[in-house]
Amino acid sequence: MTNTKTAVSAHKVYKTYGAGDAAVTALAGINVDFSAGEFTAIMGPSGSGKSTLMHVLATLDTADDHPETSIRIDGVELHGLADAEVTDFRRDHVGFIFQAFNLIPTLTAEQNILLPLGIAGKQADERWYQDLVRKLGLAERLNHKPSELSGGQQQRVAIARALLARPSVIFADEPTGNLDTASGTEVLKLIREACDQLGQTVLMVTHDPVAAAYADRVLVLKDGQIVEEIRRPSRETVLAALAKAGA
Ligand SMILES: Nc1ncnc2c1ncn2[C@@H]1O[C@H](COP(=O)(O)OP(=O)(O)OP(=O)(O)O)[C@@H](O)[C@H]1O
Repeated sequence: MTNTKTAVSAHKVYKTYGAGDAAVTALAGINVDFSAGEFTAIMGPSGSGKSTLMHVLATLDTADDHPETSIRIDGVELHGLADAEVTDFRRDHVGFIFQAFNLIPTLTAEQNILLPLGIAGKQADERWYQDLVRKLGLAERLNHKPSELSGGQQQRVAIARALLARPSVIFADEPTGNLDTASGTEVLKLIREACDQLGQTVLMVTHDPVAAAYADRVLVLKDGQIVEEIRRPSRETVLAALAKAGA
C-alpha cells in the first residue's frame, strides 16, 4: 500500500491493574502507530499485555491517566473523552472480530450482520452488503441461525458484520483460535484481502506464527512493552522473535 495515513496512533499508553502491592503493570508506556490499510499481528508471551493493548486501543477499556498519553483513531483524540462520546465514536469507526464470534443465537446470519448498523439507526449500503455476502460465500446461509453454521461460517458472518459499516479499523482477537486449519486459512485470507483491496486497517492478536505471517508486520510484546517489530514476517522470523521474548 502506498497510503501512509495513520489510522491508529498510541503515545505513552500505560495501564495498571490494582493498586499498592497488588498493582500489575499491563502496559508500560506503549508508543506505536498503525498505518491505514496495514495488517498488524500482536504477539508475545501469556500475560505480556496483548489483550490489554487491544482493549485500550479499541476504547473498550481506558488507559491510565498520564499527562502525555494520547490514543487517536482517524486523528481523533480518544483518551480522556467522555464515555458517551467514545461509544458514539466506536460505533462509527471501529469493528470487532472476536474468537467467540459474539453472534446472537436467536438471530439469522443476515440479522446478525445487519444488527450493529440497525442499532446505530443506519441503513446498510445494499450493494456493499451484497458484495460482502457473495465474497464471503454466505449467500446460501443468510437465513440460518449461528447453531446451523460451521465455525468457519460463523466467523465469516462476524467478519461481514465487522466490514459492513466500513470501520476505519478492525480489532481481531484470536480470530482463528476456534477454527480448523482450512477455515482458519480462509479467514486469514479474507482479512488479508480486506486490507489489500479495501484499505482496511486490522490489528490482530494471535499466538499462531502461521497466522501472524499473513500480516504486514508483527509486534512482539513483553512485560507491557513492544520488544520487537518484524516487517514482512515469515513463520520462521516470528518463531525466532517469540523465542527471544521467552514465549
Ligand atoms: N482485570 C484485570 N485485573 C488484574 N490484572 C489483570 C486484569 N487483566 C489483565 N491483568 C494482568 O495484566 C497483564 C496483561 O494481561 P493481558 O490479558 O493483556 O495479557 P495477554 O498478553 O493478552 O495474555 P494471554 O496471551 O494469556 O491472553 C497480566 O499480568 C494479567 O494478569
